[in-house]
Amino acid sequence: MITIKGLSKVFHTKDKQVTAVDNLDLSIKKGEIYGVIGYSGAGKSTFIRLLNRLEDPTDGKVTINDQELTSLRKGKLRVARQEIGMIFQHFNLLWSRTVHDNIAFPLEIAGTPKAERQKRVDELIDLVGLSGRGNSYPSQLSGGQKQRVGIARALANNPKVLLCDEATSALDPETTDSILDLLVDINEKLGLTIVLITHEMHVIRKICHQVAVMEEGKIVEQGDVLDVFLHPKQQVTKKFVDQVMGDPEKEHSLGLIKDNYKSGEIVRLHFVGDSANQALISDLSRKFELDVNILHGKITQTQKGAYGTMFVQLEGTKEEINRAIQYIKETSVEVEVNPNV
Ligand SMILES: Nc1ncnc2c1ncn2[C@@H]1O[C@H](COP(=O)(O)OP(=O)(O)OP(=O)(O)O)[C@@H](O)[C@H]1O
Repeated sequence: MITIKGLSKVFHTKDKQVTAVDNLDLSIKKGEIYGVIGYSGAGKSTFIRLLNRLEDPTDGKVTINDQELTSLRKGKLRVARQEIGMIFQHFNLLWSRTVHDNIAFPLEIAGTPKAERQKRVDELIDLVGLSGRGNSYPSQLSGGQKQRVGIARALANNPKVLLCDEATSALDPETTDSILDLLVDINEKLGLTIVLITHEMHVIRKICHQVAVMEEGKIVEQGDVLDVFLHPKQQVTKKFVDQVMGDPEKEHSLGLIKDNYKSGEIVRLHFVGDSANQALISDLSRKFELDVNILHGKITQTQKGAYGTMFVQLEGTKEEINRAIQYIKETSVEVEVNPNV
């Protein structure tokens, strides 16, 4: 769906040059929600602006739906851009136009006849949950509602791809979640491919299928969100994963576990996105002559299922504990006996 090859952008300023995007190769499948995460200055904004040529690359190719965007001239580029919607951190709405007229704007530019425009705008207002607010002005809306207008406007011409530039960074956590839910909803309803950039791992965890981690213009790690959560390789990725999970090994209280729970066996369980195993703890206490005590842990939900770590104490005879550990090993939950905490 989207193929990016050798994509680079070098900015020349008076006294230096900055390589904001450095030789990126990436491929994004149709219908995927693809997140790019990185700290400030990593090159995320430049990257996403290169995808619809708001920025022209210094080198490399971007192909969307078999069309090489990077080779198109003005007229054809304008048509191709109708296939790519974009939403922004600060919404970029027209303040003198109503909600209705903001959403109608790209349809006017595309030359859509008035009656059709009217119908499409009404559909979009419903889709984004703004029924009854068509005549309001942006200044009369909350941040979340403004972003809903931004989303409706971006969808007006039925794009195949939606680019989201830090779309929830200006919103409070609750509103962020409602906008993320809306993005998942339109991804599923319309089969829309979504590419988003963010500095918040929460956004990646909640809605993305794939993630790429960007640092100094390069993608330093990428893959399935669960895999990256489970086995982060780069230091920068570990820091992002810690944003949502905390780092149990570093948490002070865990040093006390071994001191406080001396009997039985302490095991660390790592849940990796298979909902079938969510009942593991009750399974263990039902199937084996054991007491299973939960000591510490955090399980969170991603688009691909539950993910997280839990420390439990198994109390019973040695044989029974060993049988239980063998049982866990046959599930997809990873188990570590007597972990170093
Ligand atoms: N128009 C420009 N002219 C010169 N340098 C630029 C320009 N745009 C971006 N840069 C530089 O390119 C690098 C990457 O910037 P970019 O905005 O893409 O990063 P980012 O990851 O989106 O960070 P932020 O979230 O802070 O915007 C930075 O060093 C930035 O100063």
